[in-house]
Amino acid sequence: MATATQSITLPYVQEKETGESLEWADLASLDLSKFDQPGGKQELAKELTRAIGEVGFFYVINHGLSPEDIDTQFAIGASTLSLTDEEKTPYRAALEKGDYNGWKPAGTRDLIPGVKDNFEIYNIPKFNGHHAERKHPAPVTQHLDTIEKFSKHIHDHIVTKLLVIFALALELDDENWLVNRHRYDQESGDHLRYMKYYHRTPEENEKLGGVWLKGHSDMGSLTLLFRQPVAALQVLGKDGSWKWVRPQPDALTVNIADALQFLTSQSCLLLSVLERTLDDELTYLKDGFLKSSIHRVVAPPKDQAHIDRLGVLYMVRIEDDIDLLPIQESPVLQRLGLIGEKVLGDDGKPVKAGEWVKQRVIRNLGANTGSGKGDNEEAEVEIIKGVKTTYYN
Ligand SMILES: O=C(O)CCC(=O)C(=O)O
Ligand SMILES: [Fe+2]
Repeated sequence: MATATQSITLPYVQEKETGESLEWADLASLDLSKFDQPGGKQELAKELTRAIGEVGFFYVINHGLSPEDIDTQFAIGASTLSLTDEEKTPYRAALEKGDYNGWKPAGTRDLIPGVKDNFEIYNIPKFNGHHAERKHPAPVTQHLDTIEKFSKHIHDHIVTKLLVIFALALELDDENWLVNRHRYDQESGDHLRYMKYYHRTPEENEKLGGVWLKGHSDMGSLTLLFRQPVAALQVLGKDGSWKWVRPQPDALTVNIADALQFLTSQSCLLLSVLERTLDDELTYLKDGFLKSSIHRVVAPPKDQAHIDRLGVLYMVRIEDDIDLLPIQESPVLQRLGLIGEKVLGDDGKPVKAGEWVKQRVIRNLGANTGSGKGDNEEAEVEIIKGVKTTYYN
């Protein structure tokens, strides 16, 4: 049994991939080794533009993190989450106040009446000096330097490049437009996440229709998923069908999240996502140039059904103080007619990135809203100032 003084076990042994043939999503791969070559980032921007026309998920290869770097994070995550609930309780996240850093226990939410969620999380905020006082359980404290190095590599060498590629895809004169709004030393909800889904009984899976985390969009700018051999993640395609996201051992899986959609769409998230499944190219474009991808987590295939599924993720968030309004300077958005109307809340003011994240944490991760329904039965939830978010079956 784990104890508070336990360290980590290396090498970390990853689960075996599924042998079942599933309907996998066909996703583009961006090769970051091209970034510094002449014309490389422009080429990547073209590839990204093609990729996002399909679905808001893509792979990133040659990201500069070795399999050992990533496995070390899995090992720290495994040790942290296998501490007893009693040991983790002092680090519980203040979800009810909209703070997502620290520990989210499993079972904080009803999925349907009588069946609770089965995932727990440990979130570690970015190392920008604002969170230096935060206490962590032993496996995190003992490896904090390694975690800091990992987090900073992600920001400096992966996120920064991706944000330049996005700015070029938006044809912005200033290729650092997005980088300058995602500064590491500023306040934003960027964090590294260890996440574990406990396997469920066939009876529970049947009650839930196999859905462990209902179709949703993420709150920030981008979500990075590290090596995940256990199939369970699915993405909603333009045609309204769910496809499995194939775990790639050497690639990061990246998805676009709410803030980038707010910055590149005319209509607010609710209006836009309702149209999401219409097979109409124009509607799809109006929906936003960058679409916050809709994805869900379902019970893994039979040969992986017994596994407690551990994940390592990095959530990229725009600075808290940024207004979530379409980027006026983008020629692409101008051509697509996506900058005309500003999305304002009920009070006539734009929604700020930090408020959006905070209210989504309170409403989506704190206690259930009190409608008496479980998360799997909610179709939409108002987040802030009349702006809502939608959930998908
Ligand atoms: O576990 C996964 O693969 C995805 C998790 C997810 O969608 C989330 O935490 O928002
Ligand atoms: Fe998600």
